[in-house]
Amino acid sequence: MSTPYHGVTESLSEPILQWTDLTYEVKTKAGKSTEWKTIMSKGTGMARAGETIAIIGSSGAGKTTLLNALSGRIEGGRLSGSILYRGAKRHPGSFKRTTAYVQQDDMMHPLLTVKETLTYAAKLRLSNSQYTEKEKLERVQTVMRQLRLEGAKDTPIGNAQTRGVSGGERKRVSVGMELLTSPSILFLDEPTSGLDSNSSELVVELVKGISKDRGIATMMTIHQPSARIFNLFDKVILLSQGRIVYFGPVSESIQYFAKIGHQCPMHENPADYFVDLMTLDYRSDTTLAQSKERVAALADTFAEHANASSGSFAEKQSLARSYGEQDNSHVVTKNSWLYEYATLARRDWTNALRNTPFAVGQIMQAIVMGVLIGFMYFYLKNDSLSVMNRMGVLFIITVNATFPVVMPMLSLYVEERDIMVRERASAAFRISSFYVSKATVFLPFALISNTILFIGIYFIAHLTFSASKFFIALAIFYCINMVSIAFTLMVGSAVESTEMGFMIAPAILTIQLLFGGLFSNPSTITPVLRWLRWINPVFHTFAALAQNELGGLTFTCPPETQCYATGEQVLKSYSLTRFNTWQSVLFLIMLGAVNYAAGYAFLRWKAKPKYIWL
Ligand SMILES: Nc1ncnc2c1ncn2[C@@H]1O[C@H](COP(=O)(O)OP(=O)(O)OP(=O)(O)O)[C@@H](O)[C@H]1O
Repeated sequence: MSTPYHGVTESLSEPILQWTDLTYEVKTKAGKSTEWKTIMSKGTGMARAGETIAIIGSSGAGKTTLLNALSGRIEGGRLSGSILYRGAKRHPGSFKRTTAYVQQDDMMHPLLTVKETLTYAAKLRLSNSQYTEKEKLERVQTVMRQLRLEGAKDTPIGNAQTRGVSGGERKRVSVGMELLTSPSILFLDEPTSGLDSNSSELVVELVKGISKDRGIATMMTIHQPSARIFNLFDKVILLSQGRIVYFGPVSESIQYFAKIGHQCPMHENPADYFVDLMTLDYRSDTTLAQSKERVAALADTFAEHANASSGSFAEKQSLARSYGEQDNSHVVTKNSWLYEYATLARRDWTNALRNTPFAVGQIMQAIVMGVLIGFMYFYLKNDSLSVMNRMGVLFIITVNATFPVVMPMLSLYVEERDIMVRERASAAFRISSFYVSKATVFLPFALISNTILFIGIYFIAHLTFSASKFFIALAIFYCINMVSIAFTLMVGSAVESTEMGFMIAPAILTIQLLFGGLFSNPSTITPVLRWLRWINPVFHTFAALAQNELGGLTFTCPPETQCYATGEQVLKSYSLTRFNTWQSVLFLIMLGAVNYAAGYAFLRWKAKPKYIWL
């Protein structure tokens, strides 16, 4: 049985998504005034279960805009018209959970293998109330089989630095991650971009097969597909200048264009022919005017044609409602916070341990710096000459828990944050579980390497050999490490990119060092800036370490010279007695907590969808 729609015949499978008069405008600057520019105009259409629809047009035609509007990913501007999901208005939460979107650039963890990537995705996205662990793994196997990934299952995803799977396999993993759940609609943004024709064809062919088998409505944007790929699609939306020039079965497209006076030559790829027809010709004013006229005529003709052959859209809507479910509340139960956290932490550990340059680099740096600094201050004596060296070594210990901790972790964090924001788009897990997992995986890494460094310096330089002083110093040192991790998470959550983080973090850390208590005496700093020490972790660490080390020490003074006789005198002259050791430790804990909390708030803000919904 078939029904006419937009002048074409089609089978009556379940309508999943319908859109009417979809118009999108953005504000643009024209001289001094701003005006609204129409990016997409009165787009109308419908996607049914099991069909694969291609959105084709030349660059700037509005393909991504249409895909984003339909998938609920439009940011900024003005979106009007109506979109119905299973015959009813969309509910952002359930729409997100029951549909899937494959981005153009595949952002995945480069060091995980194909199987691990899919397994973690299955664990995080599939609800424990609906699937056992065994069933989740079976789903991964099925998806790997359907997407022909079994041969590459143990290959890492890879990136520019690490060799990994091929471009086509990578794209299929991205698709696979989305197909682990049972989406009713699959959106793909340029899934074939950057792939050779064979890989492109395989991606489209597999996606089409799975969509048909599972009854998924699939929509993808695609740039000038080959004739073979073009013929794989069930339907095509041809877009030009934000207007629909044709929407209907691929099999009827040539006939339709021939009927309106544009016969596709025998051996030409129809997709190329249509795109050429729809592309504006900028070679001269005359060619531009002519091509604009042609495109407007094509769009007007199709609008008339669609109206004449399919009746009012209200009819289609009521038809769709009779097939679709009335309510949109496909409730997907979230997994417990602890389960999410444990899964993410395991994934983070695997990633961190496989990141050899990072893991080995941290340990090697700790050993080299520990020995080097230790010998620089080798075997401090209790004479007055050792005072300057003692202050120096304590400050360097402090510095080693700032830059060397923050900088390598910052780039790792920003990279993973961006992957997380993507994963969150399909409501895969909570932000808090991601954040706590990062904090708890980064901290031991910093502590293990910095403990090596600390022990090296402490014993080679011969700081006070007393168990209580050693362990108090270590505890203070752990506190500044904790603050540095929190600072990394805060900056990493707030900045747009790693580059921006690499500008902001060193600037703040340098200020902290300048006001850290060694380079200038806190009591002589202008009152306008003196308050900075209250919120300066470097100052509190240095002051606490100095009080712990120097408290109770006495120095031998050569006869007839003036020098410090006791550690207390040193602390006083350096103005490091404003807070006692425990007050400084308390400040460090508070600063760590504030940084953690601010980082979490920034991350929530960053991951918060700013999309316009219809
Ligand atoms: N927020 C915006 N502000 C200004 N112009 C915009 C905005 N969003 C989209 N556009 C413009 O709208 C047009 C359509 O953009 P869109 O990204 O949808 O095109 P596309 O067909 O996907 O192109 P491509 O194939 O090159 O990615 C382009 O000319 C683009 O520059």
